[in-house]
Amino acid sequence: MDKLRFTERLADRRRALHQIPEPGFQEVKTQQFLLDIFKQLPDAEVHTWETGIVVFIPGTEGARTIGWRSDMDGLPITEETGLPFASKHEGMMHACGHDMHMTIGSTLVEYFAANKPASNLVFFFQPAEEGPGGAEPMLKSELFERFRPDEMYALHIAPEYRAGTVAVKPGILFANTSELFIDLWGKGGHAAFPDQTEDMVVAAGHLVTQLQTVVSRNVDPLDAAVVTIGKMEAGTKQNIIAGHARLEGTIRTLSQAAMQEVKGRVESLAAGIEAAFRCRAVIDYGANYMQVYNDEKLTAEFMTAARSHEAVTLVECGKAMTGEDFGYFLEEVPGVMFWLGVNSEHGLHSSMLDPDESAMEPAVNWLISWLGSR
Ligand SMILES: CC(=O)N[C@@H](CCC[C@H](N)C(=O)O)C(=O)O
Repeated sequence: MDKLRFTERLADRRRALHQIPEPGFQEVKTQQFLLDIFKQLPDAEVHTWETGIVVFIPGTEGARTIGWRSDMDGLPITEETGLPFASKHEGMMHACGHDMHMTIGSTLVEYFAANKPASNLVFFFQPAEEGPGGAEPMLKSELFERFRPDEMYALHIAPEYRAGTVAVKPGILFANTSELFIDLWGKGGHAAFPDQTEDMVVAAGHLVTQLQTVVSRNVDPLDAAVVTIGKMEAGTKQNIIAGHARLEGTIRTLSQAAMQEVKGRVESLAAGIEAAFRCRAVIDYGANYMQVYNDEKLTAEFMTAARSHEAVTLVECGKAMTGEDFGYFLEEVPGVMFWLGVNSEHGLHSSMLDPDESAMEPAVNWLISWLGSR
């Protein structure tokens, strides 16, 4: 297969998508942007699902179907890159690389619509990866059943690797995740009469501190887990004792058993806070994602092929505590997810993330070769 050179086109498309980040299940402009590209294509069957898209390209032989997934949503982050193509949607940013994922995915669609592979290809443009999770409902859709792939692949950008690096491992790549929302309700009141109130700022402070002991004291030190509180809200004014506080966070584990254990400890600590601070604690686990587990046999084949492909540099990586609802696809269909190096000083979910766009061309060339040969 000839090596394709189209860095500028890829950058233009990525920059256009970068300017219109939208929350999960609200990717309306993003969906339209992609549909406008796909409607030009010969022989590509294009379907919409919620704010997502499914594109089916029949192969010349069509005995098997190979799937590719790109996620579509942005994050509630105010961009601070100062780039000329920075987000035009206030308070929203593609800070997790989904603009690059969609650019690579849509370019593959264009390529394969014009250069038919032997196997059928199905491309899933999936909403809401950052939450509340689009993969699980998409898997239950009639479209997934109709085009059910035999194998499935996806990538995620990785700021810590040089542009064009493909980093992968067999087995578990990403963690099980659970969102964590805790509301504390007590009796607020006048700042001057603390004895007549139950202060939810103090209760929340204690709970945040106690939550730090779950990983350090309750999880097997040879296992791994994360409990992060990323957001905390309480009170209305400096001289009013807060009657409500809310903690928002996430739990990450490498097994479902550890997830249950961590949740049990969170519940015990919250019950302790209720008793100690005479308040009510309400826990909501929000969206839960299945671990990303790479099929051993397919990963071995993928790594052998990538190692000898001139466009990319292969690295065997370790597991990470990131979450990805692509894990649900891999529970249904064997496949592989990999990291694509994009060499950014600032990491994922940073308002300064500035991935190297030159990583997209080798990725597309590698995937034309890999997907086209399955
Ligand atoms: C790749 C990545 O950054 N994924 C997200 C997935 C979020 C899952 C869910 N909303 C949660 O926070 O638990 C991540 O934060 O790892």
